[in-house]
Amino acid sequence: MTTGGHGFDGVERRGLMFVLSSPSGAGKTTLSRMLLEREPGLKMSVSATTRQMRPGEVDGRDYFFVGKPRFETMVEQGELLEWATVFDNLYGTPRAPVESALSAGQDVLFDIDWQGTQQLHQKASVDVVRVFILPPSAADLEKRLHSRAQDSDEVIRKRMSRASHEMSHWAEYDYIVINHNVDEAFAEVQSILKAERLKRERRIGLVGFVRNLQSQLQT
Ligand SMILES: Nc1nc2c(ncn2[C@@H]2O[C@H](COP(=O)(O)OP(=O)(O)O)[C@@H](O)[C@H]2O)c(=O)[nH]1
Ligand SMILES: Nc1ncnc2c1ncn2[C@@H]1O[C@H](COP(=O)(O)OP(=O)(O)O)[C@@H](O)[C@H]1O
Repeated sequence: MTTGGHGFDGVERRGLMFVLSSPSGAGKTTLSRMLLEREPGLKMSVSATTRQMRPGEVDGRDYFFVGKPRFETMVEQGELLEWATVFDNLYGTPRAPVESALSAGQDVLFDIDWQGTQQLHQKASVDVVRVFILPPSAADLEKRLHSRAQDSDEVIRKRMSRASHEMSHWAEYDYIVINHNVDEAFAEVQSILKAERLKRERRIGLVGFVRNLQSQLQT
């Protein structure tokens, strides 16, 4: 699915699809924002959703907030790379921005659930890096959902009761990060991204780079 871009060291490599999943409230959004601020060359995939906008959210930045008929048209027209139903709402990844970012040599960050992660992995397994974020405890998870103060008590109860189901998919991920302390969790997520960017299989320019080095050594 991806074509090459140039890595920070000038060696061409394939773009990667960096997925963060977690039960609601474990810290995906916080960690995603930190990554985007500090990691050049990483672009957020903005999903479409039929859920209500929360206070502070911006249409087109946090999500594309659409009605159900528009979402269904996107599905029918093949405009979504993956989509799923989560908490009674529809969520999906618009295909075009992801494809154009990858072909411009950028990496793409996804905040999607386990269903979407499975679909992406089926389509582009070698380019997908899957990271699952766990909360340190159920009490912390509940505290964080309340501290965010953006959902009603009923919505929070629903999210807590879904957490165990979502967590049951942890073993489908390549990396597991426990978000005790946000700075430490961020450092771990950033290390994963940095290491994955260096993977030999993605660095399609290495053959030419090494050949060139060898020819310099032989003269
Ligand atoms: N499959 C899929 N899941 C998504 C997408 N966008 C968001 N989600 C997931 O939907 C769930 C609910 O997201 P949201 O309503 O923003 O609440 P949050 O859990 O507090 O971030 C989270 O698990 C997200 O990762 C998408 O495009 N596709
Ligand atoms: N390590 C942490 N310690 C304490 N609070 C945190 C930590 N990580 C995130 N939070 C807070 O928890 C709440 C939920 O985090 P958020 O990133 O919105 O989760 P998610 O996107 O997974 O639903 C937010 O108010 C956030 O500031």
